[in-house]
Amino acid sequence: MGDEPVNVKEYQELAKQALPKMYYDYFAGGSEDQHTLRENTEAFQRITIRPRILVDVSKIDMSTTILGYKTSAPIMIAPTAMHKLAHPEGEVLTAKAAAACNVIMGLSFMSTCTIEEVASSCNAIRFFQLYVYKRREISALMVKRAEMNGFKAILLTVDTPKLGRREADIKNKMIAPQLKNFEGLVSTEVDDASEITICFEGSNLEAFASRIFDPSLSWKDIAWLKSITKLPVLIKGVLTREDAIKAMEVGVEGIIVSNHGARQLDYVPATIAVLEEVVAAVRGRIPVLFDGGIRRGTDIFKALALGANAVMIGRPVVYGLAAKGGYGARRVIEMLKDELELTMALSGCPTLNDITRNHVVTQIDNHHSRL
Ligand SMILES: Cc1cc2nc3c(=O)[nH]c(=O)nc-3n(C[C@H](O)[C@H](O)[C@H](O)COP(=O)(O)O)c2cc1C
Ligand SMILES: CC(C)CC(=O)C(=O)O
Repeated sequence: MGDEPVNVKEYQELAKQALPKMYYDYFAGGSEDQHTLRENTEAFQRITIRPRILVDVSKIDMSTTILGYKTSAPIMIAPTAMHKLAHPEGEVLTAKAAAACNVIMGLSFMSTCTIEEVASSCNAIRFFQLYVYKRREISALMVKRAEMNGFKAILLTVDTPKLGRREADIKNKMIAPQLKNFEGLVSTEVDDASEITICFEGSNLEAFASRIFDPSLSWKDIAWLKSITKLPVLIKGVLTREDAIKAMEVGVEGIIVSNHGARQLDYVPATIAVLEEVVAAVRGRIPVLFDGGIRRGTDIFKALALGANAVMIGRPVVYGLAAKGGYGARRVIEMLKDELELTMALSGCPTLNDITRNHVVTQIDNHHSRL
């Protein structure tokens, strides 16, 4: 048991050893200079915690609800694509890990297991992430399939009109497998030589996205999406107060502060640096979820203190899956839960409601206190 990883970073190391370089780089990488990728984790390190003492912390309660669904902790699995590149059983194992931990799973539109396979594998509560294709009827069909298979919400990703420039994938000539959800509808492989020539400089994924994704998607299309589903719609990829306000105006049921794990536009701020701006604009009217750079329970605590209702975890779950299959995915979530529980105990917060803005100090606070 000596080699049992004790934190997310060690799972990442194991994943790196376990995976072919092309796949590890795809999972771990960000776009262009990877400035935002570094910032997503480093910005957490610049926030400190103000613990309160002599509070009875003999019982810690991390349980909460997200859109009314019970969860053991304010932690969700973020939708990440193509889990079979991490483990042969793919998203089915991830869903089982979510069920075992009693947390909600976000399933990527670009999953390698089908919607039906994931739904029938276990009783995890699942939300479905949506990309909008130029052929809208394909996206509409996936929404229907998700709805029929008991998914509880749609997470509409809005930061990807085109794929960010991921230079490792370009160098590795990253290849995506055919995705079973789209069999007979869309080829997810680069399927003719002319396309390879046209997209010679890009990765296969970039070629795919530019052929298939609809870059004309805009605010007016939220009404279209709401007209084809009864499920609540959350917008994933909000980074400004302006867009948070617009999102509420068009009637979405929730906002996800996300920069896509720093894989889209480089030089956007770390998500933890803009969370408060969005939370202030939303003023509690709809839930605000958060993702990007969470590697420790203390990071989750900081996001909650700055106003997130819950957080989503992306890469760490994939690292767990790649390193040790379903057990690894489960352990990653459990470790983060355990770390959050300990953080709450050591900072005098027996419940999530006890975590307040006064429990953290950000760089902005430091700046103001010097004035
Ligand atoms: C390998 C990988 C694949 C991803 N695929 C998707 C996807 O298919 N749809 C989506 O909305 N977001 C996708 N994301 C973004 C995640 O949902 C999430 O925003 C991000 O991973 C959070 O940052 P973290 O990895 O630092 O936790 C992906 C991220 C990674 C790392
Ligand atoms: C296949 C990609 C479009 C999935 C994705 O969102 C990502 O790799 O970040």
